[in-house]
Amino acid sequence: MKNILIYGASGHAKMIVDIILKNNDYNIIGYIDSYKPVNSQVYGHKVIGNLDTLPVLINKFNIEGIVIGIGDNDLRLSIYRSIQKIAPKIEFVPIVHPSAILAEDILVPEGAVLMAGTIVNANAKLGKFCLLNTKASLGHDSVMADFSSLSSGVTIAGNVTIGFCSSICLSASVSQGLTIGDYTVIGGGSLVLKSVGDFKLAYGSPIHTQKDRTLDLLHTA
Ligand SMILES: CC(=O)SCCNC(=O)CCNC(=O)[C@H](O)C(C)(C)COP(=O)(O)OP(=O)(O)OC[C@H]1O[C@@H](n2cnc3c(N)ncnc32)[C@H](O)[C@@H]1OP(=O)(O)O
Repeated sequence: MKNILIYGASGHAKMIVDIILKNNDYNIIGYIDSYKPVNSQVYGHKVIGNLDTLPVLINKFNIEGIVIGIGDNDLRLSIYRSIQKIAPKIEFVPIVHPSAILAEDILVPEGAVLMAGTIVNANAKLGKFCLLNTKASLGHDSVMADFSSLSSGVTIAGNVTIGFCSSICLSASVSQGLTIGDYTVIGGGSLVLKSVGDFKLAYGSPIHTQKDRTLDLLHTA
């Protein structure tokens, strides 16, 4: 079994630990985190370092893989870029809850995380490091670009495209054939009946408010 680290030690990381324990496919050596001090105990595992100590930890514990346990898309992207610079050979392992339902042709790319009860229908495409949170569903022929996310309870119909680093928040629904642009956030509970462009924050049922978004705005996934 490969030795792995989890970047981040928050609630999202706990869900990832739970999936790994259920699948029994990786040996979790510990967390690395920028906020929690070394030796903090989180959900049965310890924080053992941070990005600065990553090279030492990789050698010491024969680390082969890492999971970025961060729900926020922009932050997950930024952490990915940092890790790649520090450890270009490390594998970003995908994580799939055993209750996820995937059509036969679905490929789960590096860094993707599929939480409990997610559904990915026929001919859908998952981007690298995309996140499908609890009970989110992605319709047939739909595409999630790299680093995009569906929060818990989101429903995406068929033939929808979700752009790079975009986030569809809690329980929103997106109707068939639409495009959600890059770096866009669709607010929780929204019903999306028209396509939404790049760098937007849009919400309402149906969508009635659209604002421009800048990259320094943080959002949750
Ligand atoms: C396992 C997990 O925990 S997964 C994490 C799940 N969490 C999420 O998905 C995040 C859910 N939150 C949202 O979706 C929010 O709508 C966000 C983050 C996209 C937008 O939030 P903000 O930009 O911070 O909006 P803010 O809170 O400043 O609200 C501004 C106004 O817009 C309204 N508003 C904000 N979001 C929405 C929405 N989704 N629907 C309707 N109205 C909204 C607010 O009520 C507020 O109105 P007011 O000025 O009359 O009081």
